[in-house]
This record gives sequence, C-alpha cells and structure tokens, in this order.
Amino acid sequence: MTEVRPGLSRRRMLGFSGASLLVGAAAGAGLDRVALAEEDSDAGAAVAFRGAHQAGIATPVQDRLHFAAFDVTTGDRDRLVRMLREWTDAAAAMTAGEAVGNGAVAGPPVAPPDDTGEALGLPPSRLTLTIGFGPTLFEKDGEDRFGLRARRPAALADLPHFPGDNLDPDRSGGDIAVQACADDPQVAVHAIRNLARIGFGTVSVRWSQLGFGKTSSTTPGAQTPRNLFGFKDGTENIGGGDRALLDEHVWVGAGDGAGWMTGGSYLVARRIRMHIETWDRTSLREQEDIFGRNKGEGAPVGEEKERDKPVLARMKPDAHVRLAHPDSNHGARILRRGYSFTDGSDGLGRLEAGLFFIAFQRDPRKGFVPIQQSLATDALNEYIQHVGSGIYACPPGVHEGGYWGETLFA
Ligand SMILES: C=CC1=C(C)c2cc3[nH]c(cc4nc(cc5[nH]c(cc1n2)c(C)c5CCC(=O)O)C(CCC(=O)O)=C4C)c(C)c3C=C
Ligand SMILES: [Fe+2]
Repeated sequence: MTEVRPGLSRRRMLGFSGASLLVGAAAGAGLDRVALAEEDSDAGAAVAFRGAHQAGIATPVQDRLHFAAFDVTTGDRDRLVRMLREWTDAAAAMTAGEAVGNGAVAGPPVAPPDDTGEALGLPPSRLTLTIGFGPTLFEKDGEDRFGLRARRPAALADLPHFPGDNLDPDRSGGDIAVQACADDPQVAVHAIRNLARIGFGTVSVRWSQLGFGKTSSTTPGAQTPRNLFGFKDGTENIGGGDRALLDEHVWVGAGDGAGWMTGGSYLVARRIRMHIETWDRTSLREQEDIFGRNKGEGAPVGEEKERDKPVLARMKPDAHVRLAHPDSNHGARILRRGYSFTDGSDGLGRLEAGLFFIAFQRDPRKGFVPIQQSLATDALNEYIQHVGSGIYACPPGVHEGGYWGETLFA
C-alpha cells in the first residue's frame, strides 16, 4: 500500500484531491495494482509503489520516459545501502504525488530544499520508478567492490556483440538504472533529478535518455501506439493482465537460481537510431514488406485486422515480424515497453531520432538474445542502428518497511 509521507505534500499544499488515497483504498479492498491502473483512465492518478513486483513492468505504459543509468562512485557498501533506503522513501513519496522529504519550501531557509520543486502542484501522473542493477555492480574491472560477486545471477550475463552494433560506451552500461515513466514529462524528469540529487557523492549519472510516445502497450484493449516509422508497434506484446504469460516469460521464478531475484525481471535497453530520412524515401509496399504488416490497420500480410493471426509463411523471409515471432525463436517472448526519442538534429541536418527499446524478461539468454540474433537478417536493419545498450537485474517489489535491493544486500 502507498506510504503516506509526513511533510508538505505537493498536492496537499495546493488542495489537490488524494489520488494516492484511491490506491490505498483499492489495495485495502484487495484490487491489484494492474487492475486499478487499467480501470483508472485518469492520467493523473497514482500507481502503487509497493507490491510483489516492481511497478513499471506489467503496469500500463505511460506516455513519457526518463531513463537514467548511474555509476556508483563510492566503494562503501553501507553508504550505498543507505542511499538505496533514501531513494526508496523518495520514490514512494514521488509516485504518490508527494514531495521528497520536507518538500520544496517548508524546510529551513538556510539549507537547500529536500525537493527541487518543479513538480509542485502536479498530480502523480501515474509515475512509476523501476530500479535495476547492472553487471558492473557485481564486478567491475575484476574488482568485487561491494562483496556482491557471488550473488550475480547467471541470467545477468553481458550481452554478446550483435551484427551491426555500433555501441557508444558513454550511452551504455551503468551500475544501477532507474526507469521513470509518467504521463507528464516534468514528473518523470523531476523524479530522476531528485534521485540524482539524493545520490550525490554515492552515485553519478552515467547517461540518460528521454522518451516520448510509447511504442508498446501492456493493455491489449487500448489503441496500439505508432513508432516513428509510422507503424503500429506493440500489437503482439505480453499483456499486463496475462498472469500465465507473465509467470512464464517475465517474472523470475523461485527455481531460476539467484533466489534474491524471485519475483523480479531482467531489463534490456537498446538505444536504436532510426534513419528517418531514408525510410521516408522508401515506397509504402517496401515499408510494409519490411515489417510483414500493413501500415494503416497493422494487419499481418494477407489479413484484414490488426489482431488477426499472422501467417508467417506469407511474409518475406527477412520480414521483421516473421523473424521476431515466437514461432521463429523456439517460443521466446519478451515484454516490450519502449519509447520514441528525438534529440534534435545531427550535424548533417538529419533527425537524431529513434526507438529507446526496453524489454523485460525472465532470462535474457532465452528472451532478448535469441530474438536479436534471429534479427541479424532483418530487412529493417538497413534503416536502423543499435547505438546504446544496457542489461539490468530488476529485483522484486518493495514491501512495507523494505527498500530497493533489500533481497540482494540482505
Ligand atoms: C530483439 C527484439 C526486438 C528489437 C530490437 C526490435 C526493434 C524494432 N521493432 C520495430 C517495430 C516493430 N516491431 C514489431 C514486432 C515485434 N518486434 C519484436 C522484437 C524486437 N523489435 C517482437 C518480439 C515483435 C512481435 C513479433 C510477433 O510476435 O508478432 C512490430 C509489429 C507490431 C507488433 O507486434 O508490435 C513493429 C512495427 C522497430 C521500428 C524497431 C527498431 C527501431
Ligand atoms: Fe520490433
């Protein structure tokens, strides 16, 4: 259930109605977080922070993203744990629409405020904060900085090199990642900024990425969003309410090894540049052949409706959907949760744009890796390039009184 924080709430201060109370009441009534958020079409509502699984994985996808990867700058394990406790309190407050600590204006005038203030007066905006731990937290340059080496899950293996990869190390990796999703970009940015501020002296931001326009959904009944190539993206995704598929492909099971990850999931992030100008000079027929679906409706080749069952044999052998489909990958499935991005233009007048691809899975060695290997012959590769990468172990959800990563550091 959502924690009620002391101090000056950004909503209480402005007389805002208590969306977080709705979450609390619903949790008390036994409704689960996904069902609540799905029913609640109010983009300003709160998503419960605590639960068996972290929010931001199976919960409905919000409109905006701020993803940040941090490097830990201390070698002091206790200090790191202290920061994770402080982050947890701040995350619980911000996701409930509350200010961090004693707020932006209620603290002593001689000290910097606990909260940076730019979200004052804004509703919770369905903010979710999801944490993950990168391979380098467990071992970096042969060094076991925090005594965690033996706790590294086998599933948190470094990703192999894939054909066509052109990865920028300054936009890859990181000891800790936080995915902030919200319906208001200011709320997502505020959340990452406050975590970075709290972490000063313990962590520093290695790289971050803003995203707009979700390119996948976890609510199959909702309208499928479109990516920057103009195609519906996320049609065949794992639904947030599909418990059987989530248990099979997304949540780490008790028998999977690394018991501290039970109920957690692995996040793979890929910054994928999309060559928009080249794509825009490509014929409609060619574009549709590349995906194996039509552009208007999103129907598979030879079918009429988006949700019609695809017949892979009707698609070109190098069609994206044919190669990514579970039937071409021994049943491998992932939960996609990516966002479009544009970071202005590059020096050649081309849009610096693409897809910030995010996928959650029970084991990347059986999810993202084989699918991406199968995409080696994808016709889409002429129009895209992977330029950033990260893999992170996202622990299970936080219970009352617990903190982010408690099962790992216990
Ligand atoms: C390794 C995983 C994947 C990467 C990387 C990836 C990149 C990528 N995808 C699109 C656009 C579309 N993808 C679609 C389907 C689809 N893609 C993946 C995986 C990766 N995509 C999967 C598993 C699937 C579902 C396949 C299936 O079961 O049918 C679609 C079709 C609509 C849909 O189902 O979502 C589009 C469109 C882009 C533009 C891109 C890189 C920039
Ligand atoms: Fe795809």
